[in-house]
Amino acid sequence: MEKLKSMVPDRLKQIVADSNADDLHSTSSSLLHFLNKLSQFHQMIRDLTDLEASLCAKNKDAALEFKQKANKCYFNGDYDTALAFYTRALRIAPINADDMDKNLVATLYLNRASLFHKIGLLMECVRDCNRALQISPSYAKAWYRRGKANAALGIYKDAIHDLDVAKNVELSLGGKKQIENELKIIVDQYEGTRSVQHIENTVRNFNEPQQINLLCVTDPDKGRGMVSPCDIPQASLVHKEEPYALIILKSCRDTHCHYCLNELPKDTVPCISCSIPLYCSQHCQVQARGETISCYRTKDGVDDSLPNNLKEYIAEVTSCSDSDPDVECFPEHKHECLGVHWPAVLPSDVVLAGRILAKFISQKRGYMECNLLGTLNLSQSYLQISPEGKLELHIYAIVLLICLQHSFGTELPINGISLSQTIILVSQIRVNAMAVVRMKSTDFHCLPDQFGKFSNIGDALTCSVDQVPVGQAIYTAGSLFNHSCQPNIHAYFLSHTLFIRATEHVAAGHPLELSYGPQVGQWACEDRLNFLEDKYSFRCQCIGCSQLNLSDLVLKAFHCVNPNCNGVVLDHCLDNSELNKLKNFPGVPRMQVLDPFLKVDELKNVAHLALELTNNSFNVQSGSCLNCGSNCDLEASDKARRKALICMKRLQDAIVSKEISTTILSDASRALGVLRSILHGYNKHIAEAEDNLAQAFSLVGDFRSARDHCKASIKILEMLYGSDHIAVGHELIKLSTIQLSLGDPSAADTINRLGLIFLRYYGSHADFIFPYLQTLKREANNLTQEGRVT
Ligand SMILES: C[S@@+](CC[C@H](N)C(=O)[O-])C[C@H]1O[C@@H](n2cnc3c(N)ncnc32)[C@H](O)[C@@H]1O
Repeated sequence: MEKLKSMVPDRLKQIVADSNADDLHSTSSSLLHFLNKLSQFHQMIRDLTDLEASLCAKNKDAALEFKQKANKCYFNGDYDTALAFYTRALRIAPINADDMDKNLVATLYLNRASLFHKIGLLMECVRDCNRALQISPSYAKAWYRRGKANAALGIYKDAIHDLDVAKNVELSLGGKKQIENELKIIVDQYEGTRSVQHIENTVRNFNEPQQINLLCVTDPDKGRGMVSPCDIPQASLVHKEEPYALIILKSCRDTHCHYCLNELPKDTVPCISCSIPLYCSQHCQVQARGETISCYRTKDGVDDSLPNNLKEYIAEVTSCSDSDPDVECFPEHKHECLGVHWPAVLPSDVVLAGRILAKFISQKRGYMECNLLGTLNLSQSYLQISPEGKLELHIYAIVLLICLQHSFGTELPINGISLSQTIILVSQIRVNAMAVVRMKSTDFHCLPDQFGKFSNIGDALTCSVDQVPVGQAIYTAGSLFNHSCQPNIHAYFLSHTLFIRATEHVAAGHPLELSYGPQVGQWACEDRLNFLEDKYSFRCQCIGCSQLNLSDLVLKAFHCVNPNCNGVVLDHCLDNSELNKLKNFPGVPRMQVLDPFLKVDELKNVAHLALELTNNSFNVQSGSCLNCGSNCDLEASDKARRKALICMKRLQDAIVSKEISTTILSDASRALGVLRSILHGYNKHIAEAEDNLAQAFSLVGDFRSARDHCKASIKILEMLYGSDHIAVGHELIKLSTIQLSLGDPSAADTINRLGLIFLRYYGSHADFIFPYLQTLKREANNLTQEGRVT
């Protein structure tokens, strides 16, 4: 891309740089005309679309090689590597390639099933047997393996049927005899009445009704936005939507399902036509691709002479009723699996644009007649894009359309109209696409099982939860919600469904605004403004960025040098945003004492009242205390802060490597003392230092100190975010696990409190998204019971 950009003559670059949305027809045509003359451009297109050289074409020889390696590892007892090789082989094995006696894919599923059986993953084993049987219904070994796994699961009725079929379809006499012996043993064991189990991974249906019909209104500063015609109680579901189009992030291709974006199980299912996507189940495979593996059944049909009950059983096990009738089944990925690899190379917003275009064409609207942009009706900010960015957009649009033409031919013309629409579409995606996120709760292996205690308490503290982006999607109605750094709604995802919930009571007609990322309490105002301008090309006009609030004042502030004053001394970097906010206040202020023990709402009131009531004599500038006017030597304080933060960084590294020496710990404790003495009591650095020390003390087994530091960190977060904010909830998880480890009965209160916060943000889905909440509640309950007994 860089090379191509550099080859564009300056005159053409300038035309593109000066272009607005109405000129794109001619600028894109001129650029296409120029690029078409470049051999490098044609080489690049060939590389992106060449079937032979592509990364994602199926390859029988390579699959056989992986299969051999897998078999070798399996027999040597290296099961992890064997699993990885079987999965790689499955990913690239063409579905209709023969392998000795059966279809290669069916053989690979069976081999992987045997491996799962060996390592005790019985459900995975049965699911892989099902997949082998859907391709090859008379595959005796697959029936036999299924029967053994079902017997081990205690599903005897199915196990007997499985072995019965296996015996009937097995060709060799010796084999039949062996199966008959196994069957006898299982019949003896049979006591239950359980019948065919549908244990294919399925997507859970979250049917919480959405009761509110929102209205779209226009705001002079923010454009269109959403409001409710009626009051909305806290925690109500205000919006639910399936994506118009969605892609998985490149970093998650091997770890998350390419359709629902959930974490992949061990028995992943590959795409039938290409080697890129992995799915968590056949359900997702079908929804994404629109085909089932049973379309590729081998010709060796089921023996007609089998008894009817067995024929029915075979039909039941090998049927694919996986497609979800409630969800529109658009084969999202289909146009990408023709052996080309541009989707793996182009940036994700360009690939997402490709999916949207493909959806339009597949819906037979006829590209030329369709008003793609009008139908999506998304906002765009082409004018705000940098000259360099405009040139990139032009080139990407041209490359994307040429790549798509390999799948759609003349259905997708490449001309000024289609190019200008594609350029605007990508620019719309940049400001309207949502990052689909998942809660990362992998650390929770450290939580005790239902009978366990927090014996390894150091680990308990690693129970932190983070949001990780896994996909990018366009939600057409969802994109009408504006941003606020002090949001009143919260967005989250189950599978790829978007849910939006009110986190506070919202009055009728009041804007419903979510955070596009930054929030008050998390980042200083200036940083939030810069981020939103860089990423979404708008100057934030939310209440948090335009009106004074305590968090923004104190987040990066220094302590007043006067020991009797709790006033705020603003840092240099707050000059632009906070000083402007202060100066814009009518009747600039002498701020009253900011007592660190006041509640955050009271503090806000103090600040607001003080600003309105006092005279104009106050000198608002960085370095002088907003309360008493004393001057602070910012340079010296800044130097001391940097030194202390270097010590804290050492501690963080030690926490990651879990090697915490007493020197590092005592240096960090001293550094915290320095930070406390020079920074304002609610400065974010102190909260982070307290949190780091809590983790470190926990790792070395000093849980009392860990608890104190964790509580101190929570106290600051409450001031910065408000006491019911989800950021406080996440810190409460840590506190509760420390308290449980100490046998501290106040754990029950902490867990109740965090339960209420999670309910506010996730409603009825809280327990599903945070399954460990139940474990924590149970532990707290046990602790209370024990307390009563002793
Ligand atoms: C996802 S769209 C939201 C809907 C949009 N207002 C519309 O009319 O379609 C994002 C765009 O809305 C505007 N916007 C959203 N939040 C804003 C805010 N806090 N301040 C100013 N503009 C905002 C910006 O133009 C931004 O690029």
